[in-house]
Amino acid sequence: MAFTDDFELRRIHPVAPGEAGYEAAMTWLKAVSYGFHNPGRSTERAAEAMVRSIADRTEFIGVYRKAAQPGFDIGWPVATFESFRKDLNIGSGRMLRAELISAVTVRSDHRRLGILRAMMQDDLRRARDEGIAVAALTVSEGSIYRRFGFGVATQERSITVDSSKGLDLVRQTTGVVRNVPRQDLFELAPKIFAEAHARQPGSIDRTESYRYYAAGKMGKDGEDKDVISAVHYSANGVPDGYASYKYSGWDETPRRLDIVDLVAADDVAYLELWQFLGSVDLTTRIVWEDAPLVDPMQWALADPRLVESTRQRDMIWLRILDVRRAFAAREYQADGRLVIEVADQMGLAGGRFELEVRAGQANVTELSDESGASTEPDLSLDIADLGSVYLGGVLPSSLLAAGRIVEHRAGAARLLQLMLAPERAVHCLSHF
Ligand SMILES: CC(=O)SCCNC(=O)CCNC(=O)[C@H](O)C(C)(C)COP(=O)(O)OP(=O)(O)OC[C@H]1O[C@@H](n2cnc3c(N)ncnc32)[C@H](O)[C@@H]1OP(=O)(O)O
Repeated sequence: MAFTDDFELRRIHPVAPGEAGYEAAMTWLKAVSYGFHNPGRSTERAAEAMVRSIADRTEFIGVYRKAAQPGFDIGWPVATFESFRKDLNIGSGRMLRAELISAVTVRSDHRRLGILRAMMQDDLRRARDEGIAVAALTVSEGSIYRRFGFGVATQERSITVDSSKGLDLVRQTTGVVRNVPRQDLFELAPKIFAEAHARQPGSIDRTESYRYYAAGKMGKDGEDKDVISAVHYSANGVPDGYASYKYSGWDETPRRLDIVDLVAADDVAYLELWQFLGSVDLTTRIVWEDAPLVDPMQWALADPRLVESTRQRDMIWLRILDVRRAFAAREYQADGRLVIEVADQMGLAGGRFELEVRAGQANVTELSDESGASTEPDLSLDIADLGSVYLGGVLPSSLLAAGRIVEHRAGAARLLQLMLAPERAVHCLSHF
């Protein structure tokens, strides 16, 4: 059974109640939960998700059966996929619009018919044709998305910090942290995040859902009354960081603070928030599931072994859709010239490219078949690996050692590495 014979792909827009298409969009939202093996999403929760999707300008993509079948509701999509566009910080404060993909599900009774491939092909091609130079996603399984040209570009880890004796950090305290009503973060969190996003290479602008998490509005039944919030104020009294967290409960051993969200507009606010979390009574551990791999907090501690790293994993997978645009947009830390041969199984962005960097700015030229043939490449790699090294979070030397980058001129991978070096450790603060 081929995808094209039996199914059709439709794009649906999230809309407000009463508007045309509301029922179809609600059904789509419930189908996403069903696809993630959670069939019980209530109408109320789906309606809340709709409000957030409207704010994020998300497009819902559904695959539907063309003909009715016994025991099957033809109004239900057999597969879901969503995409929306937000800015990716590509270093030096520069932003690049990215196609973000999420909510990918194919019903268990329709799997391995090429439905994911059809949705992915349609969306990536459309984004590329509309001038979007990169796409990004986070994955449920590591073995699926490389075939579509995505490579791991940022990583994260879970940490458990031993706060039984407080946290002894190098910095002198200059600001102050105050507990605030969690609802205050609904307005404040996006403002502080915007500042953090502007200075963090690898950061992707956040979906609406984060302000709901930070303000304790994403509990199973709506409100999450266990969320406790604190805001950092600078020496001038300006709010420049926040932490939302939950208490594990008296019966847990050891008693923990579980971080829901932690964002700071600058390094001082970040460290002082940690110092505050470490000072909270009746707790001896702080757990953060979404911690950066390279964390200034750990370097600021008198004893770095207080941080136990429990799970390191891939986070953002990046897919270059337009090599010329993506590489012209970046700033570079070293000058030089490289000819790069890029393979792309999907036929979206491959080719031979000349990257010439002077004074940190690149001139990127796609070499035509005629001119390319006479210009030998310095490096060859797959589009997925180009996505991995693009932000500077994965070193070309690692991919050279892994056999994923092939060097035709000695030192070419090292030059690419110097060119792409980020100004601070690459990290993405936002899942989607
Ligand atoms: C970005 C996100 O949203 S991540 C969340 C992903 N969703 C889930 O994990 C929910 C549960 N799983 C599913 O819904 C489905 O099984 C999906 C979406 C993972 C795959 O959908 P399908 O329609 O079965 O995939 P499709 O038939 O198009 O397969 C495309 C290719 O991926 C491969 N593939 C699909 N699923 C997997 C897998 N779990 N592991 C390894 N390879 C896979 C197929 O073999 C095929 O390879 P090929 O084209 O190179 O021969």
